[in-house]
Amino acid sequence: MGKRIVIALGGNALGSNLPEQMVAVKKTASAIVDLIEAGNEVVIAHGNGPQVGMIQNAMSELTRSNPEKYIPCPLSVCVAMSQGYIGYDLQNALREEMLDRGITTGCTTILTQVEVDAHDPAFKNPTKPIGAFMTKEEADKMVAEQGYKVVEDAGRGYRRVVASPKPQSIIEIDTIRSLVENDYVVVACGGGGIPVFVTEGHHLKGAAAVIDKDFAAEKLAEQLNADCLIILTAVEKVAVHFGKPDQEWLSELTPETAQKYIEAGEFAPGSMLPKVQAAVAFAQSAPGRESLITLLEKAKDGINGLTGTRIHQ
Ligand SMILES: Nc1ncnc2c1ncn2[C@@H]1O[C@H](COP(=O)(O)OP(=O)(O)O)[C@@H](O)[C@H]1O
Ligand SMILES: NC(=O)OP(=O)(O)O
Repeated sequence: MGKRIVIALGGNALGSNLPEQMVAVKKTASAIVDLIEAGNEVVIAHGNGPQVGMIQNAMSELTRSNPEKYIPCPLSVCVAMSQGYIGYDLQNALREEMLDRGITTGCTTILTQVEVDAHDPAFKNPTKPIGAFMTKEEADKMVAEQGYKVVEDAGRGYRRVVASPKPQSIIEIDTIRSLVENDYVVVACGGGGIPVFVTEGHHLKGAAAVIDKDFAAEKLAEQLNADCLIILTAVEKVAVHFGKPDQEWLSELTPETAQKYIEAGEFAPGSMLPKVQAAVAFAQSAPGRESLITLLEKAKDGINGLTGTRIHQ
């Protein structure tokens, strides 16, 4: 029997610029449609780090070059734009791949807002890297000219960091659920969702943040009562002693063992740590639920128990 699966797509599923994305989504669609063809219900969340940084950069360049004509674009609006154009490419790639295989199921992207807490400590400690990698000189210039916070990212260069509060609730969850229950393939919570504060009355106010898509996908999987959360990234399995001579790939993890490894610092913050944390949270959220972390190309093998790291009670 098919499962209800929420997928969190990592950076390699989308590439880091527009032409790369056009190519990457074809491979991504093929891996996802394998799961749909096997009879599973699939909901797709995705990242947006490179894309939201690019949009924000372009928007602030406009304002800087012509302050009389353009006003600054809030980060929440940049997240909305990234959801729109990534969703556009993804839903079209999925539609084409499904039709090529004779699957006529509709596919749509839901512009999704996600509630965040104004008191989340993340607002005082930005940690989420966005945009392209920079040299030290480019980073220094960004800090001097725009006052952004920039960090060195694991020897790969410098990146701007922004606040990344935890997702509290998904505003459009009923609409998403209704589409899923009616067998549509849905792209939702793109870029972790557009972060919003729920204010008095019915007003939602955009927040200057980028939510981690692994945490948003976990929330989505819980709220949709999914059977499985699949986090697709650039490694086939999670490792302990990652990158060291005694590295060991893990096929199975219980939440308790994962917690021990988390406390021992086995998973890098900002990359594997949120994935393992999200996977553990979902596996613990109700009996019978399990998470899987694997390579995009191995999604089908992973769901069939042949590879990846399975996290379950
Ligand atoms: N313990 C670990 N096991 C496996 N991969 C790890 C570990 N720690 C860090 N990583 C790195 O984390 C990366 C995944 O994080 P990231 O690139 O941020 O994901 P994505 O963009 O796909 O969401 C892997 O490709 C790997 O290089
Ligand atoms: N929003 C988000 O988590 O994006 P990345 O996966 O690109 O970091």
